[in-house]
Amino acid sequence: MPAIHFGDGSTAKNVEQAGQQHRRLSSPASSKLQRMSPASPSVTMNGKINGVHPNGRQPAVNGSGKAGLQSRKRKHVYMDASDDEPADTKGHKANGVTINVNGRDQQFRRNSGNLNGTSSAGSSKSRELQEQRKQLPIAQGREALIEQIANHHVTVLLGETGSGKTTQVPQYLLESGIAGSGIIAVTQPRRVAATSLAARVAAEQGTTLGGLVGYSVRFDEVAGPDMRIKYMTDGMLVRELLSDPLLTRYSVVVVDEAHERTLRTDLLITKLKTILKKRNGGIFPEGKGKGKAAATSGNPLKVIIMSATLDAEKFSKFYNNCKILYVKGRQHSVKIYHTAESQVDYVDAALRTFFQIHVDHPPGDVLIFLPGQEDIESLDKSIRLYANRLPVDKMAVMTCPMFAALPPAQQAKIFQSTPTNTRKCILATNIAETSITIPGIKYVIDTGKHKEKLHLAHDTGSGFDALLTRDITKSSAMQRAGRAGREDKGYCFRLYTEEAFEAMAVSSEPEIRRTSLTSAALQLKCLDEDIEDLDFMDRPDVESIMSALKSLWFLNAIDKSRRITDAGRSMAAFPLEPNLASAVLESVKNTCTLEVIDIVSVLSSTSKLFFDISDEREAAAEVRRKFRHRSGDHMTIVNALRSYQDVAATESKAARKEWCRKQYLNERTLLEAIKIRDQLRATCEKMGIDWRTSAQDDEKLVTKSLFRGLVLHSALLQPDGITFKQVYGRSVIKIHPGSTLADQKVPAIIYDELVYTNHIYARGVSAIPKAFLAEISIQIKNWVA
Ligand SMILES: Nc1ncnc2c1ncn2[C@@H]1O[C@H](COP(=O)(O)OP(=O)(O)OP(=O)(O)O)[C@@H](O)[C@H]1O
Repeated sequence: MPAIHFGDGSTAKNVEQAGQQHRRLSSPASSKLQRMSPASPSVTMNGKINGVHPNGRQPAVNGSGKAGLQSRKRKHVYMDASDDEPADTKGHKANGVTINVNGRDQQFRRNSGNLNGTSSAGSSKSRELQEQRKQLPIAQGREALIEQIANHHVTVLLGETGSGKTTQVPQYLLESGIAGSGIIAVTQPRRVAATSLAARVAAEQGTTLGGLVGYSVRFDEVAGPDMRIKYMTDGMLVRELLSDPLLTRYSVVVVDEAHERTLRTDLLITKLKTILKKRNGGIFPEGKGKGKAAATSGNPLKVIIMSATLDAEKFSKFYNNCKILYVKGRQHSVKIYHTAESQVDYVDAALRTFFQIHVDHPPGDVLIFLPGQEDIESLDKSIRLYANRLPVDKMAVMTCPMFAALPPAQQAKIFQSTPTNTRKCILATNIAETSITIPGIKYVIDTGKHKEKLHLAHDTGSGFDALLTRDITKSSAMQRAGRAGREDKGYCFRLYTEEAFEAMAVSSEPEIRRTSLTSAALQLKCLDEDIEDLDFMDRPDVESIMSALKSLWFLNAIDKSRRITDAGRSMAAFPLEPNLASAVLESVKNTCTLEVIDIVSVLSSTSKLFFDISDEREAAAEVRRKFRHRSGDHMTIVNALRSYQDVAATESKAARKEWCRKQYLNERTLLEAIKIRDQLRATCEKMGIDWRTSAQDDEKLVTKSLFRGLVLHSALLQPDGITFKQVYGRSVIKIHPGSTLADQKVPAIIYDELVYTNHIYARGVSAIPKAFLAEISIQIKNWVA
């Protein structure tokens, strides 16, 4: 197993274990793991190893008076705020961290006051947490930060990873009284960040989770009447707009990790601008309001936009040139290494780098970033295989996969403490990239890849979202490195060259410009807003907007004048994509809600129900024959789910697991689907819908209901008897070989999704009578673009 070389191949003197005897290890493949050459890191300043700011810019810190981010390319320095200072802050020593406020340097005093606020700092654990809070770089600027936020409606806060933004700012707001009696919402793009941060901040406040501090994510909420700080996904806050369009419960909204520019973040920052104008009595933007005071002006709102890797000026401009605060410094340094050569096989490179760390480096857990579940599972297998063959005197290895499809309880395992004499290795997608602190992580291995959702609109006519493996951005690379060095010094090994890093895009294109807008357009319609008229930071394409409106029209969610219909409002009430919500509503008419909710729950889960391993496709098909339904994959899902429930009713957990394995069924999906189903049934009950109606043996009722939602995903058999032509769209498609209808000749189909391999395949397919299609042809004619 050849070693991976980092940097210029110089000796290990650059790393902590200089001089340490490096060992060789026999691998199962009888190749050798050689000493890693953690060579000269990419950029060195005063012995501190640093990256380049993802914007290629750096906050002004030297009192030059230059406003905000400087446009010329300079090194951005991770500084250990407690000791060395980077070159460009020399001679500018502050009694604490220097924070630049729109180019005007401001010296922040080290806070001498009480950081405890409302917490009960009695126990030693609590005292320890308070001590940790005081050591964070941001603590040194607490008073000035509070002053700035108190005096402005909107603040953009840029601070390095680990400086303390996400955990501390909400507490400062609470402790200083800025938040008044309202709730402080802190949005996160990902649920794992929202839940883990809430737990940490509750501990820092000395309260139990759900008391003063709570969280809200899709299908899960821990909140009580005393809650004042609420960590939540951006999607949940967007959803709250439907019932409370001015977000009156909240006195402060903190939009964290705004650089990710998820669709929901963009919707939120756009809506917040309108809300500010209404709630702040027309005094937003400062001094320019016409005094159109809103009835709610007694309940003003503050907005804080935060990130470590943000184009702060762009956000400031969007909010009428609001203030930008820069928090400088991080508590612990991170040394960054790039490979000397580019790596063709990033999974293999990650494997070798992991063992180089394991063999040569001091204790400390490892976090490996990979693009997706498949790579994670394959690397997990290899690491465990090799780890089992380590000499007995070596530390054991414990692997911990981490991706969105894992149930929350399994994701939470990454936060559990590592057993003694063991090195934990977390294999994660970018869900672990921002915001979170995973205790024990000392080393990060970054493959430089991620999966990105793209809306492929033109190739297929109707368009669909595809997940593609792509290079990450500089911003992501910085965030990944920032997961190390949170409790102590850290190291980041990038499996790409420094040139490759330099060539990366600064940040990814906002999601609003690359994904389907149907769901967003519907939510906006519910708020009486038109997606085409909104003042977005980056406007979506006209074609994407038209495609979204067209979809809503076909779902009967909007009328000819593009106004929302009653059906559209009902669709928005479900935590589902509009097409699936539409199928549920149709099932009410067709009296088969029980089955349709089962199907929709499985389709809304984060991973697939049926394993599709190409080598074992035939064996899987054979075993699954018993679930097979003549109408296709959707009713097959119902059969599989019901069989699982029969087994679950009588068998032990282990037996259930084994049963799923033998049927090639993903138990994770089943468990998640059952949770989603409970939520959907509860939503039905709230809306007065009887979800117990069943199709019995009349599966046509089910396909008819699904057709209503999948109307744009319908296709007609071609004369060749094999291919299908999209009814709405231009593509010619085939049924996926994994489908129960793969070898069937049916006149027309509906499908869940399209996948590209050597052909365009429809996956999740059911047969429909041709007669269903007559209905849409009239609708197509009536669509006025
Ligand atoms: N769960 C935790 N366990 C241990 N330490 C923690 C935990 N959460 C936060 N910390 C400590 O608090 C520091 C600041 O965390 P915080 O999330 O507030 O930083 P941040 O500036 O928001 O970083 P990022 O930009 O990466 O989100 C961490 O570097 C770590 O030292």
